[in-house]
Amino acid sequence: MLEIKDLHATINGKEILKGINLTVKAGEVHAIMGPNGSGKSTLSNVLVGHPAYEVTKGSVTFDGKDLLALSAEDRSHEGLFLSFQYPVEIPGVSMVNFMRAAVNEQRKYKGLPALSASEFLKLMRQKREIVELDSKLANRSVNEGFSGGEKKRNEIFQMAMLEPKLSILDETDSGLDIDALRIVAEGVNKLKTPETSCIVITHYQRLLDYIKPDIVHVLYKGRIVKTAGPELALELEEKGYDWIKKELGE
Ligand SMILES: Nc1ncnc2c1ncn2[C@@H]1O[C@H](COP(=O)(O)OP(=O)(O)OP(=O)(O)O)[C@@H](O)[C@H]1O
Repeated sequence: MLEIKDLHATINGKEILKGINLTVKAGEVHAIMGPNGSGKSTLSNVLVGHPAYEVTKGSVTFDGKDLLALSAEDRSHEGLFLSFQYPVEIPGVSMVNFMRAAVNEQRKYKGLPALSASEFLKLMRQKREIVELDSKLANRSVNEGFSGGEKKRNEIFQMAMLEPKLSILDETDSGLDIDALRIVAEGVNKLKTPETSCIVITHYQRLLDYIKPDIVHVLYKGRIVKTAGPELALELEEKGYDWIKKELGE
């Protein structure tokens, strides 16, 4: 599904990613943890094609294609989805128009006809239920005046609408209350199939109680310095990162 080899990336001339290697197979859930500023959001931004970042070395293959050669739009059309750590507000653009444009652009890319208004509204209703997104929110401008938790829930609603092959969830748990965390995580689980994969970036084990990872990685100073099973997240929760820094000789 995704193969990252020796990925280096800079922002404003500063190297943040210093040789990332990561393979995600279809059906797998990977968690990426790591101290603040280690490069987790940078990795997700580079993967989706954020223009502020420059890839200086390495390769990324997504579903057999050279991901780095694709525009940000085509990466999305190919089935890559990023749930943002800080979702932006788009005043004046209604959720309905925003999602209809996104869904129909994706269908066009796949050579499918646009959905009719009634088909689209039915799809919106179905998908809204997955994350229990209030219909009032779906009738407002994108994220405008949404609470922090509502924005995160809205991200997973968008994921449900676009049915990506690979979803990257960047700190989707931050800002969610306990019930919302469970609803959103269950939503992610409902969307999982043996053909889809997920990368969950989080600081906390509790999200991983709901979205069970197959593999847990620690990203530190722009490199993946440790990879293990779900028990690694529990160990990090208990002991923090100092032991890993010690293992690295710091
Ligand atoms: N525009 C920029 N110019 C210079 N440095 C930047 C810029 N944007 C990000 N960085 C730096 O890149 C590093 C990695 O940031 P990133 O957001 O990827 O970390 P993170 O692991 O996601 O952190 P957190 O857990 O706090 O969300 C940080 O040291 C950050 O200050």
